[in-house]
Amino acid sequence: MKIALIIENSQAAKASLVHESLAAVAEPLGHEVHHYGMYTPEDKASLTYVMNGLLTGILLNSGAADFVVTGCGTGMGSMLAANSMPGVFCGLVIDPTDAFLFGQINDGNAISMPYSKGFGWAAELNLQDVYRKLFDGERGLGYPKERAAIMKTNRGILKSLKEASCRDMLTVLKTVDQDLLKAAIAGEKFADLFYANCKDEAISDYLRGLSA
Ligand SMILES: O=C(CO)[C@H](O)[C@H](O)COP(=O)(O)O
Repeated sequence: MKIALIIENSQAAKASLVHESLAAVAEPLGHEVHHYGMYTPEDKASLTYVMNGLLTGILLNSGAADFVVTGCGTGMGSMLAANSMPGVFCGLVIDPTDAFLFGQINDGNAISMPYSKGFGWAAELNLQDVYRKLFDGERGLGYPKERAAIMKTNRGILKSLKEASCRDMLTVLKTVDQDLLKAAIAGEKFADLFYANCKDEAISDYLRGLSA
């Protein structure tokens, strides 16, 4: 699975810690980690939590990523912004139990974590335990297991509800504030990572056109 990491500006100083923790768990399990930044607080391209959400929508709807790991100070802003995108089901995950239950019950495609609130001593151990609960083994098996079928049904109903309430990603890209969109894809490694992995020609053509 391709896992994209997106870090918000207020938390950019922790980017290496988060990236190393994610790679240490996910890569030995056979996943690829694509770090879309930010990388340091001094980066020229700065991502707000709103841009994190928009970028999450781009990566998941284009197939450039299968799963997004993001966050902000509280985790709330990035979660809300991500969930405003079509096809994105982002959980607010604070601890390994959240990660396990989100994986087994909701089986979404993104998580948002708080990297400021409650982020103290041994925070990297919490991150690693969260990633292990999410990326080791199969998701969507239900908890408790005897509720698995009804949980799967409700995930499908939620997906249909989102399809009815959201516009498609290309329309979102064409109608959103174009400066916000340009800023969301301005990361120094965006072009290398995205265009090599994007599976949607219309989205990739539109985004290439913006930087032309
Ligand atoms: O947690 C957040 C949003 O939910 C933000 O990270 C927090 O509000 C910090 O943002 P700012 O850049 O305004 O200092």
